[in-house]
Amino acid sequence: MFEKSTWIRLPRNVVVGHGVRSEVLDVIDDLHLQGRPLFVTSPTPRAVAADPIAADFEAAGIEPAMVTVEKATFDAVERVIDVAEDEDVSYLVGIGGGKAIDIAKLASYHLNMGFCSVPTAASHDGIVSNRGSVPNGDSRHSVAAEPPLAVVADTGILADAPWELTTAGCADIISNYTAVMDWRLAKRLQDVEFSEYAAALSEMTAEILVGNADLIRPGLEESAWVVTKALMSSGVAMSIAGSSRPASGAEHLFSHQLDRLAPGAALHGHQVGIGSIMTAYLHQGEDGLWRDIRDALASIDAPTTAAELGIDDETIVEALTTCHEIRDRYTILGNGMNEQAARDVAHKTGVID
Ligand SMILES: NC(=O)c1ccc[n+]([C@@H]2O[C@H](COP(=O)([O-])OP(=O)(O)OC[C@H]3O[C@@H](n4cnc5c(N)ncnc54)[C@H](O)[C@@H]3O)[C@@H](O)[C@H]2O)c1
Ligand SMILES: O=P(O)(O)OC[C@@H](O)CO
Ligand SMILES: [Zn+2]
Repeated sequence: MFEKSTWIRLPRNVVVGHGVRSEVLDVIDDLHLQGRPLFVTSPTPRAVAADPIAADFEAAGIEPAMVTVEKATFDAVERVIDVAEDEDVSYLVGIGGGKAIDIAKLASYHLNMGFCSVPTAASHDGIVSNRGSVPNGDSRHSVAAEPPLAVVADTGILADAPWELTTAGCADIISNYTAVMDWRLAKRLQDVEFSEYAAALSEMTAEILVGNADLIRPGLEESAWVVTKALMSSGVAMSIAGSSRPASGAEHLFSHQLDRLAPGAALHGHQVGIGSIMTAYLHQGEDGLWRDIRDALASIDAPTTAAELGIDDETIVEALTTCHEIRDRYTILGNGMNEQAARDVAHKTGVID
């Protein structure tokens, strides 16, 4: 008897374009969300987006509660939950980069409240996903979280954000190539749950982004449009899969370990991009896709070396040799690399000297 079933939770409204920041209230109305919202933001996104959106709400007679978070921690999630309970809010709006959105998503999941996503940077593919990522003891990876009911992505705001945030988003998408290689490998060797649709969508998203690389230039608002669509598509792949597998393999393990060894040194997307160069080499060797990944990253100004990342060579080697331990996810790293093998792959791909 066929007993399989699945839930795929996707946003109902996706609004992308110039100036759509002023449409957040319309989107909330369209969703029939009522009562007082809680805005979860961080300092710069508060100034560029959360305060002006709050002013629109106030003009309509709704006074949003507001929490400004500095770091993605479980303490921050707890604080948001406390404020939501104290201020008697009905739904949450995450306004900012990946960290503010993740905190809002995780708090909404706990509170069992609706959540909307208002990205201020095209820096990560968590804008739409049903995942939230906060460090937890020795582990560091995403967990199930509330997917957004709606996404409002103002390309004017995204294009005005520092350029490296956009190149980080591109690198998070380019890393889908190796994430899917790892997923297919895990399917073959460990019979893990696998979705052809999610894998194909994830790979196609990376293909389209790389194919449009010449539209991705600083100061060009169309870049924000191209990258944001790719970030959403990648998030949908995660929601279809019900896990981050289509967008997170060994390159993400490497990045999560860098977050622990060199906190705050580089952006998530830039770290996973470098990881992807090396894990593509591990999958396919000298003549494989690693050069294409490196060249695609270079073409959109994303780092391709440890020096460009601002992380020293020894930390790169340490992250490579230890990152398989931080999550129970089968990848090309298997039971881990020894130091010489890690040094070799980092050196042969030009990541370290
Ligand atoms: N949940 C998921 O599926 C998922 C997917 C990918 C990444 N992530 C997580 O997202 C995080 C990475 O996201 P990130 O790179 O956006 O980090 P981040 O949220 O720390 O943002 C980086 C910096 O950009 C600033 N910023 C944001 N918008 C700005 C703007 N318009 N102008 C100026 N500065 C602005 C932020 O304040 C912050 O200082 C990581 O924690 C990663 O694990 C989650
Ligand atoms: O599950 P993780 O490894 O946190 O990955 C989520 C996201 O960063 C994928 O781009
Ligand atoms: Zn990522």
